[in-house]
Amino acid sequence: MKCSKVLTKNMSGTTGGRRLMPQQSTVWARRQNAVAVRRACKTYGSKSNKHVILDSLNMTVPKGCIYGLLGASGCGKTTLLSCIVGRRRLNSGEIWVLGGQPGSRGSGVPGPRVGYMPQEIALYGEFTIRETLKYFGWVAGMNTEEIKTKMDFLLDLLQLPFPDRAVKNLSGGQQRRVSMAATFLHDPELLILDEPTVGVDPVLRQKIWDYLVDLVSNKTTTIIITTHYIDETKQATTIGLMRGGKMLAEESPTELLQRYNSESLEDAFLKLSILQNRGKRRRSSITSNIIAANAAAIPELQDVQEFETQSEISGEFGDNMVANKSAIPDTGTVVDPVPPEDEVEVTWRDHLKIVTPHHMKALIWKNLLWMSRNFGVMMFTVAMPILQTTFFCLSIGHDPVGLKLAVVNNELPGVISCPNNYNSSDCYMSDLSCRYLDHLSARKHQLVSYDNYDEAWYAVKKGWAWGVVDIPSNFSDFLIQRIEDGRFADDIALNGSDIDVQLDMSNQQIAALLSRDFYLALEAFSAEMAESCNVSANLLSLPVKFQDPIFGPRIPNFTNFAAPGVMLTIVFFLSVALTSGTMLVERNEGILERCLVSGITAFEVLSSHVMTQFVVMVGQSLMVIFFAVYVYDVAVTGNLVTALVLIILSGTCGMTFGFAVSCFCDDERNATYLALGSFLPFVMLCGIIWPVEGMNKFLRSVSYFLPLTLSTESLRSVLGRGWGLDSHQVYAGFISTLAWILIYLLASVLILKYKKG
Ligand SMILES: Nc1ncnc2c1ncn2[C@@H]1O[C@H](COP(=O)(O)OP(=O)(O)OP(=O)(O)O)[C@@H](O)[C@H]1O
Repeated sequence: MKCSKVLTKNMSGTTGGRRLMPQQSTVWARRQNAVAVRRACKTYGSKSNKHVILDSLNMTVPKGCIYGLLGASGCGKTTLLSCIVGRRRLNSGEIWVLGGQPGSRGSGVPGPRVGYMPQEIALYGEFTIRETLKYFGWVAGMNTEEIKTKMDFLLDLLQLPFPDRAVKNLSGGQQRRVSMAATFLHDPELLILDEPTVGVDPVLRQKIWDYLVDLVSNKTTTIIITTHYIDETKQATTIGLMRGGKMLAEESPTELLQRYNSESLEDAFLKLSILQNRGKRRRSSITSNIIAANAAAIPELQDVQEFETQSEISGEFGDNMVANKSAIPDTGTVVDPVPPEDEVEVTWRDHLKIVTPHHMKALIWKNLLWMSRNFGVMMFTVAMPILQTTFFCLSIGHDPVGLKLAVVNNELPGVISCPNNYNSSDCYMSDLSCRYLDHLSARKHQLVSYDNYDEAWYAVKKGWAWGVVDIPSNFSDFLIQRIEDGRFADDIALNGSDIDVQLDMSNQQIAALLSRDFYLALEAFSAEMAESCNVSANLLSLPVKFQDPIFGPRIPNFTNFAAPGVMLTIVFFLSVALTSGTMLVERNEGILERCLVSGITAFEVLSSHVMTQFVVMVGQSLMVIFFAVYVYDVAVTGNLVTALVLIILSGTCGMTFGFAVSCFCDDERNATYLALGSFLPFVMLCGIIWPVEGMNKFLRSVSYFLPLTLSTESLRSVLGRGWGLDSHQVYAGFISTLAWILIYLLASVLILKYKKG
């Protein structure tokens, strides 16, 4: 289904290449109204499956009136209101609010000139009534004293309970009234109330309506109200009847009843609906039919027919309504003209002003209060970095110990260690197999004796041991012969002095560790023999000498390799979880929308979260580094402050990533999928658990463009090599992290600003 084809003018004033210039008088008329909607078209869904919600809808809300917007559930009232407050964008058509188009400097939206009460409660459940009103008052620029005075009045008017009660402990109706109080608090020029009286008892409902009537009596306030209680709109100045994406009628309640010869508003609505169902798409035609049907009975309706015909010709139903002015009782009050939009002066100071101090004060106070009220979140915040660092340091990277080796000692059957009276400093020339085995078991492996090779092999095959160690029967003799004969040693001596090792290589880490330990045991055995027999150690060692390492310990461990990346990942993803969670609570409960309508900018919301969560994240970074370095002995050769700054930057990057995720995703489930879904790719592709040098060539190039790759390398260089900011490996990590922070922040602001339905 498509929006009805009408000659529409887009924002630039062109129609299919033809430029239409709206008449000066028409534009002027629109600006004099509190709200004017012209040929509004709004669809949801994809191109192939369009769901038309607003279908060339016109609406005119004159200043100083109560406009009751009526229509069946799902007819698009909320959609229309959110387009009016600038939270959704029309597919085509125009909206003018308080003299300008929503979002432009000349309009009242977003800003304190508008008070918006959304259909959802849109309040922080953890806050008390007092705190809630204080927050919305500060957002609107009121001082605490003004808030207190107005709060006392509203508590009484709306019959709210003790103001120190938490919002979440109030009934649904009470919560709705707190939401209403927050909207009334700063006396906005335009009040937009989406079903404010749901769940409110009839006596209080009447009291609220009396207050609304009182508010508009001086003509400075305009109210748009949607309700399902048609009866209560009798007190509205104008009623707009919406159906099928169109405005069927916009009249005063008494005129509606008279004009459509009805006893109740329901009846009038029913008649209009029946006619609309017959396929009469133009409002004027519908009305003409009603009039024709009733003309005989009600002669006055002839005038209406005339009026409708005029509307048809002009196509500007709303503006004619104002010209007609029949719907608005003339109280004699002169309405101040709103300055035309293009006359609003924008100075260079306006461009520089990126945050408003009272907005920031309210937002930061609210964030801190929210965090202090959410004990679970605080515990999560404090405990998670400690737990995760502990789990990592205690479980990852340490050498496996107690690995079983099936030993077949043919030289000394059944012997896997030297006897107690064996003195390793004596120059023995026999029973050397036990000497080597002692060095092997010193590497914390468990040697198990087997009688023959077949049994030992079977044990490995069954997974009872990691490898077979097969020592030939005359091992010592042949070994001595091999050393003494040197290059003249024959094959019998050479083969007879070889210890055969057959490993289960299915586990790369264990196989590599055992291979290393066989070599280290041999090195230690040779050195000991050389020393005890007073020969040069070089004679018995390989002609490749590993001197003291330039960086790192002689025997590096995986913990030290992985720790930098893991520390960054912990802080990064905890920040992602915290920020995306907080932002989604705000978004999903409509609180963010409400704040944005009240004039708070997306940038201010994000900045306030950056400021408050930054404090938490610095604490987390300190804890991670303290536990890793001081409790679990992760090796540090470089400057800890440089390391800390890099970890904090990564946390900030995680925060901004969290913002982007929460802005991009519409619900918590998608955000969780995205955040969790990005965790493993980051860990795998950013060189955290394996060097990027071993990666697929293409992925390796991709990896350098990910937020944790260069920072991990950088932190590794700081901690493991002691390099400083003058090294390009180190500063590259800082630059890349800063760049990602900017990218995510920009993406979040843009999504928040432009992602409207
Ligand atoms: N984001 C969205 N995506 C797709 N469809 C939507 C979206 N928001 C609303 N709709 C649909 O648009 C239609 C109008 O919804 P809307 O909330 O504006 O109605 P309403 O008149 O305010 O209803 P109610 O009186 O029950 O609040 C409904 O069919 C709804 O399902």
